[in-house]
Amino acid sequence: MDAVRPADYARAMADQTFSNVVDGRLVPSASGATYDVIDPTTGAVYAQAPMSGQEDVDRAYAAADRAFETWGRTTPKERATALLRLADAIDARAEELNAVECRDTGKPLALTMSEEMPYASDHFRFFAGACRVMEGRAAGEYMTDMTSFIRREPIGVVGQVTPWNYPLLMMIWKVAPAIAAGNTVVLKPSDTTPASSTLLAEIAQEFLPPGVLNVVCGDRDTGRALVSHPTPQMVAITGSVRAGMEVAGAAATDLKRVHLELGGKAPVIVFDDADLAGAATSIAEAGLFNAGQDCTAATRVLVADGVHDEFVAALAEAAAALKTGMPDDEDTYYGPLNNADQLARVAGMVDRLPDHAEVRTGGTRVGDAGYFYAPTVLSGLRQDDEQIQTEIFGPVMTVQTFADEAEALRFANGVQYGLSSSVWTADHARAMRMSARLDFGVVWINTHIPFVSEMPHGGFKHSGYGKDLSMYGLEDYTRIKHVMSSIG
Ligand SMILES: NCCCC=O
Repeated sequence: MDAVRPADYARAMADQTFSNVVDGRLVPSASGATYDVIDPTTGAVYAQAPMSGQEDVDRAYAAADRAFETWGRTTPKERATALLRLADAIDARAEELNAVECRDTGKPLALTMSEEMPYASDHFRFFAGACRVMEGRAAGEYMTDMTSFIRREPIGVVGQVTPWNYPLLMMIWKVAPAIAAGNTVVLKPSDTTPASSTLLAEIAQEFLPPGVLNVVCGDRDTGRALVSHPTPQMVAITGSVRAGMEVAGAAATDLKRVHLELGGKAPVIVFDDADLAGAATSIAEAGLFNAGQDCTAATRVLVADGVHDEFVAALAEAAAALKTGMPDDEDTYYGPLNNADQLARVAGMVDRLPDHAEVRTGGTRVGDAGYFYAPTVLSGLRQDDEQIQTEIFGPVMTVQTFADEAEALRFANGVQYGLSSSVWTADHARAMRMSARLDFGVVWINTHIPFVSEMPHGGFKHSGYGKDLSMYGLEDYTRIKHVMSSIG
């Protein structure tokens, strides 16, 4: 089969240097310091990014603060117009954005183009429309001779930190509602994946006034400077539970609003009346998409004990059929893990498998260059095992058994996370019973992993609080003010 190698991907293969985007300009870090960006398909350095320090963060927040003076007073129509034009530019440059994203992450070009890129412009279009129809409760006379009404206002300057698993989409999940609501933003992308974030910010400058969207690259210290800075009224992060707790702790010292989308450990509950063959295929795809580096990945399968053996065999077969490989190979379903530490983490989880558990397929690194790991299915694990309790964030699915609905719920809910879940059954009433009792912010029925702009994404428990996407996500970036007027 011929390899797919669009011209944009070839161009993105060249060594390059990324820039911060501050106050409408592409700039290096104030100190001139840079760091190496690694190609996860080879482990070799392929680019340089600015290593931003306190001065860069100060400058970015100063720009955002200035910009808020005018952006915060624009009409929804004006903001919508800018975001719709940005969405059109994203569509026009989708091949380029896709190539840059795949170069930076090792994602497969074809699948990323079909499964991720369409959402990039759609999210902006959704929030462009949504900001024009935000709601408050009714205005009225709640006291004689007084009229009360609600103003929904932007919060101000917002600091945002985004992860490496979906660098472009997670940036858009954060910046689109924030900017649509009239806020201004300083965002730090993950240090391992700055490419698409800096490119999107660069593209956006044509449509947004200077300072509305600023991006500063850097490491954890840059992130700490960003979230502990006195200027932002709100900080939002998609990342690990550890990072979320650190951000919440830093924000608590001056009572910033916090928005956290953190880890997950999605239970995937398969009852004996489900379409087992279809479920095995769909669950393998939802568990291995993006190398399982997805906080909603179908990673923790719970299957009715009567159909366990049949289902595990089908799942292992379906998983083994999904190939890991290079971005431009048409057979590739998922690429490498993001970095060497993540490869070590995933491999460690499998290497430490307890004696009562079993590797049904995979369990090995693939090749000796880059960070590729085989599609892996583990069975025989118990509820308190590390592999069940801790997010793996790799191409690894575990399978446990359950006796009845009550035990399925106890296992499903018996983790620190509460982001997403799914139920696979032909029994509608059972699916409804399970949906009501699953302690997760998303419940899918006979599917797993799709998302849409109109519906909220966000978790409970240690998966964080606040919603991305949807009108709820937009409202999270607003504040409510009561105005009361004497009319007597
Ligand atoms: N499926 C989208 C998940 C976002 C965070 O990982």
